[in-house]
Amino acid sequence: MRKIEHIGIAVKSLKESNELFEKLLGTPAYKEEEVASEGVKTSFFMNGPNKIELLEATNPDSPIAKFLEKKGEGIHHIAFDVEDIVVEIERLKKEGFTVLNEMPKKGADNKLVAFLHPKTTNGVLIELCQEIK
Ligand SMILES: CC[C@@H](C(=O)O)C(=O)SCCNC(=O)CCNC(=O)[C@H](O)C(C)(C)COP(=O)(O)OP(=O)(O)OC[C@H]1O[C@@H](n2cnc3c(N)ncnc32)[C@H](O)[C@@H]1OP(=O)(O)O
Ligand SMILES: [Co+2]
Repeated sequence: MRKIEHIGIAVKSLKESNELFEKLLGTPAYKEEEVASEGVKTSFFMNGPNKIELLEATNPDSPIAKFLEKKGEGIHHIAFDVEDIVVEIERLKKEGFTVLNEMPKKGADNKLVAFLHPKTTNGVLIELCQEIK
């Protein structure tokens, strides 16, 4: 785990939250991207060296739709940058964490991603991200 890659925030409306975060941070989203496999539309903001990902659900089965229903808007996950996601998945499995997808999948912003179940990480959904080179 090299650094926090981004913080994911579940929002009801990407349009409204883009406006809010643009006002908050004083800079617009640098990118919007839909990831159909996750049922999300995302936008990304930089704040100094830090990245924020806003996520809106695109269908009722999306993890974001379920999260909004249960918990409402707010921090949904913390993503960590890793050099080799396959090595990191194996290391974390040996440490006893539950990896939700052992096969890394294509995420947003040019990343391969994998998730750890929040039940094994003190109630916080953890994402691993490896940049696709
Ligand atoms: C855009 C792509 C990518 C990127 O490049 O950055 C993303 O960020 S995609 C983000 C969206 N995708 C995911 O979240 C994928 C991983 N998540 C999952 O597989 C599921 O959401 C889950 C974590 C396995 C939960 O799914 P499920 O069991 O079907 O949902 P429930 O609603 O029944 O929840 C069970 C249990 O887990 C708690 N929960 C759910 N989500 C979170 C969360 N984000 N943080 C903390 N806890 C969470 C939920 O509250 C339930 O708890 P109990 O009620 O106590 O049982
Ligand atoms: Co994410």
